[in-house]
Amino acid sequence: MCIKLVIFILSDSSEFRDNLKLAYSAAVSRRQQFLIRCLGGSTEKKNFNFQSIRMQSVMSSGPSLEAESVSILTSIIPGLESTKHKGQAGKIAVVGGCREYTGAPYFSAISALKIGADLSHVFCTKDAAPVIKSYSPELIVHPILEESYSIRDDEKSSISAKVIAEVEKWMERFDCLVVGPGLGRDPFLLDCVSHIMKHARERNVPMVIDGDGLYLVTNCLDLVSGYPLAVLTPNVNEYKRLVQKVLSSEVNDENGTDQLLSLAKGIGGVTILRKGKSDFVSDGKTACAVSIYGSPRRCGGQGDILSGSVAVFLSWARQCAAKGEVSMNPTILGCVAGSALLRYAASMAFDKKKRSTLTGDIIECLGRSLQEICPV
Ligand SMILES: NC(=O)C1=CN([C@@H]2O[C@H](COP(=O)(O)OP(=O)(O)OC[C@H]3O[C@@H](n4cnc5c(N)ncnc54)[C@H](O)[C@@H]3O)[C@@H](O)[C@H]2O)[C@@H](O)CC1
Ligand SMILES: Nc1ncnc2c1ncn2[C@@H]1O[C@H](COP(=O)(O)OP(=O)(O)OP(=O)(O)O)[C@@H](O)[C@H]1O
Ligand SMILES: [Mg+2]
Repeated sequence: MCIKLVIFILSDSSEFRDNLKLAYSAAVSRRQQFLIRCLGGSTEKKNFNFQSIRMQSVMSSGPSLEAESVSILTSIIPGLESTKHKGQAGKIAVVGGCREYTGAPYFSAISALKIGADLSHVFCTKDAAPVIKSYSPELIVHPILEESYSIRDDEKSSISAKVIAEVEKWMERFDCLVVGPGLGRDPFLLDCVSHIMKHARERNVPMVIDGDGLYLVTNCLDLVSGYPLAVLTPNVNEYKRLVQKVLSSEVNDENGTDQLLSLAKGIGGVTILRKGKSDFVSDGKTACAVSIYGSPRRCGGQGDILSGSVAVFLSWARQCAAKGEVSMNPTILGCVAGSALLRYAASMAFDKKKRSTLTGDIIECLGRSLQEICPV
């Protein structure tokens, strides 16, 4: 991998790039451009982010992730070996999907499968389940959650116990939960989900918290506080709410790295992936950035792809850590790999679809992106 990276540093000259265009196929060329971007070099496509340099310079022990996101991806992706059985490449569960939102849990769960997980479950409301099932027969959909409107007050405690028992049955089988995509904000439903999170935590199941899961967690920080296997993936609004709640201040981009470090530390060492023009990742001890150029389209659902991706990569990184193959915090590795892959796939989809690029188009590019980054 080191040799390849050196080659691509050299390739950051226009003369060399011209030669590359002649010499390589479109797929190989795309991969090189990706690597150049990862190394902080410029390509005709744009877009070097200076903030990421600043961030790297203030990191004490963190790696230069702009240069290493590709090697992180390739080092944690497991081989496809004939000796393996179903499940070993990962079993992911998404807790989300309600009357309003059926796309978000689907995007998250299907992305996990397309990246290479073996099984992907969705725990959603009864209304959402047939819709999500109809998007894909690949997903295992559990129609178990309930919203207040569909139940009577006197049923609440028995239904709550049933929901928790049902999820608990499956819990040990999961390598990671994604909590929140399209979950909605119904108080009864969120209360059930907070119990599910407590059970996951007791069993040391990692959790990626996104969307309405972040709304829940921001209002009840104890759910994740001090849990090192929790990853929060806030967008701009979700981040603002977290900063206000935890640090009692406003978002300060002048000092963004320090604030992110303080936030992660303030929640007891959870890992935070702050999404935006660059994705910034911190576990309270170290901080890093992924600034690979993605796509200028901001269609809804890209964060959902990211949550499913981080869940898979985090599971794989934990497997590598258990074998002593990596030394960095697996939650950080999972975030960096998920962010890098999403951005690469978004860029590929945008090349093809331009203004009409939608989340489904990006999902369709996940497989080819992986193939170009880490061929099988
Ligand atoms: N197809 C679907 O089912 C989708 C459902 N989603 C779900 O929708 C629920 C709410 O998520 P939201 O992301 O809307 O919640 P937010 O609290 O982030 O957004 C609320 C409002 O802020 C605006 N906003 C979002 N990003 C912004 C930005 N970068 N700058 C300025 N304003 C911004 C949005 O347009 C929205 O009006 C979640 O459960 C989420 O998972 C989203 O994931 C998108 C796709
Ligand atoms: N301004 C930007 N420039 C480049 N990439 C961006 C920008 N904003 C977001 N992204 C990318 O899009 C991904 C999703 O971030 P976004 O802020 O859209 O999440 P979200 O609002 O939670 O999405 P969703 O609609 O799925 O809920 C991030 O990982 C990031 O890589
Ligand atoms: Mg979101």
